Amino acid sequence: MSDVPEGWERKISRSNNKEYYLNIYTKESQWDMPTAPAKQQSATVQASHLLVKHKDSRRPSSWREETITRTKEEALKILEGYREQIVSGEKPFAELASQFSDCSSAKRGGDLGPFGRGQMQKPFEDATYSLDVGELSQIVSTDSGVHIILRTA
Ligand SMILES: Cn1nc(-c2ccccc2)cc1C(=O)N[C@H](Cc1nc2ccccc2[nH]1)C(=O)O
Repeated sequence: MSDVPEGWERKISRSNNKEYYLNIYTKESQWDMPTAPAKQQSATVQASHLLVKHKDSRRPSSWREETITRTKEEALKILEGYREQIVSGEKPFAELASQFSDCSSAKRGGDLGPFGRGQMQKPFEDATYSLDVGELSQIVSTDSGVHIILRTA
């Protein structure tokens, strides 16, 4: 049986008994036989966020509030309060995000799913890629408003 390139493991899928290949570094899997050594860094990251919009946001409206009039300064104060509640362990991230985030991802506790470079606004992307998995960002500002980001993968 032909060997697999460095960093890959051949597995058998329990659902259809077919061979698949697992990247032992990133735990990502694929059906196709790899033709190169496994990448040691995943191309995508996953994160949840809590967004507080303000009157100068690109779209000053959300599922929570039809017309958002708070100033950026007020949004920052509000978000600092949420961040303190999370850091102190008083409230879980997902609870505050689902209740208060002005992003439609609030419905999933703020989870945005996996994304790669070039998909999100640059300040958000750079902040997420610089976090370790499980780390909570400082406040990040984008055209959408002000965010705190929890990297989850
Ligand atoms: C990028 N994105 N993903 C979702 C999403 C993901 C999963 C489930 C539901 C919605 C919503 C959005 C989105 O752009 N939402 C915007 C707000 C917003 N602006 C962002 C900028 C960067 C990252 C996330 C952001 N979310 C909105 O609702 O006005």
